[in-house]
Amino acid sequence: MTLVDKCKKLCKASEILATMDTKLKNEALYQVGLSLKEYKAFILEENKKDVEKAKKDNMKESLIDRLCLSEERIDDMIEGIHNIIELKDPVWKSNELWTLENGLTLSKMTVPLGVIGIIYESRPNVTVDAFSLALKSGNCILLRGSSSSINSNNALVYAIKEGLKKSPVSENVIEFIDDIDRSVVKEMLTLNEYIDVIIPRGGKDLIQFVVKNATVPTIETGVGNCHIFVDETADIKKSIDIIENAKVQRPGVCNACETVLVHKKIANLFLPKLYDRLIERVEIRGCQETKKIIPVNSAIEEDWYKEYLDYILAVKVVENVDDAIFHIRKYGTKHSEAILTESLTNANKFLRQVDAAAVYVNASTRFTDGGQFGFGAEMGISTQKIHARGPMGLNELVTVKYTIIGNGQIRE
Ligand SMILES: NC(=O)C1=CN([C@@H]2O[C@H](COP(=O)(O)OP(=O)(O)OC[C@H]3O[C@@H](n4cnc5c(N)ncnc54)[C@H](OP(=O)(O)O)[C@@H]3O)[C@@H](O)[C@H]2O)C=CC1
Ligand SMILES: N[C@@H](CCC(=O)OP(=O)(O)O)C(=O)O
Repeated sequence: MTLVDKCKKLCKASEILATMDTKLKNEALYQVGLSLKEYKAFILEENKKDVEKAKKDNMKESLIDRLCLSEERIDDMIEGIHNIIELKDPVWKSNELWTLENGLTLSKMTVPLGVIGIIYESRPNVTVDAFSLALKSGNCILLRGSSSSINSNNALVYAIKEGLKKSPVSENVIEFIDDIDRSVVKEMLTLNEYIDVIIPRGGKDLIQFVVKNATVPTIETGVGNCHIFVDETADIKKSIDIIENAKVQRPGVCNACETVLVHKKIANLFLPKLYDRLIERVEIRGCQETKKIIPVNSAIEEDWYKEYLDYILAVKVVENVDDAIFHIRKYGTKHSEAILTESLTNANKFLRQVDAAAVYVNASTRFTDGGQFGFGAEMGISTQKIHARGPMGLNELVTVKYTIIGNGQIRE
């Protein structure tokens, strides 16, 4: 089937899905959950093929981890679906209703976007997350996952469609691009007649390619060069635990910490402890001041810009909170930033002055995630400054429609 044929099917299905009852959409999600359970062994088998190929192609360990599925990870996807079932339907809601002097009653209602296209990284859970969020928000979805997860995604889409066949929702609400040639991505970007919004979820090259070539409106996700600033009043034990989590728990993801900034007044006490905790697992690259305190490799200017997605951490000693904010402004990607402090004044300053989608006080940047925020899953993490910023859940997948009820009014 051609891409345009797939899109035509989605458009047709979206006319029905857009106004479907919540109960029916939830029933469909439930059936998809059951189907994923039923096809678990098949999905794992197909995933194994992708992982073996990735190993042969020398994919980085942290990225293989992102691609790998396990029984537990499939259970997590199913749990995500159940969480989405429990969430409020975002469609046909209004917080704004008003009446004009001429008697016209206006309301701003939420409606689905229509057909959403998503291009995403080698992370098979996105297939299920994106589909589930789209369905609950009344949207059809066109999926283009990475070529390196083609077998996993094909299997997941098969299981989703089998689930839909047993439900009140058409299996045509989801289509998958199984052609791994990147030229199809380019074609997708100009199908304005069929696709309402495209979400590119991935690295800088993908985003630039999409922004340059798309005529369909897009919501960009973004790279995460995330920082943690250890203030002079930081609780040392808490700080070491947080940094370890933000760096090591899953280093291949966009919300992992890449640079730690340390207040000069706490550096002598703090850095040796950080070193002891991380050095067996993490390569530390430090500024000149850091190197006077702990025996690490040198960080060069380039390091401050790097999103390593690996067991590497850059460390810099800074003058104070203002200096930390200055550094983040210069090198950050406006994704997730954290301050570790016991000072309310500095916490407030950081929260107000750091320009990012998610700004934390005394917590790990790893929480920037739709599931963790209570959205069930996420469509991606927007680093744009449009209505959708940060993890995109159900409420970010609707637009609005004004309804105007009159009784014969005409404009003079
Ligand atoms: N903010 C967020 O929500 C997220 C951010 N990210 C960021 O993404 C990066 C990691 O993703 P990465 O593994 O590099 O994924 P990529 O950006 O390499 O790939 C993502 C998808 O885009 C496709 N693609 C990439 N470049 C092009 C291009 N020039 N033309 C057409 N298609 C293209 C890929 O296809 P194929 O693989 O088949 O070539 C894949 O399907 C990190 O920087 C991370 O921070 C990742 C996920 C979420
Ligand atoms: N929100 C996700 C991370 C976002 C994401 O998918 O990023 P990436 O692993 O870079 O593809 C999580 O916390 O696992």
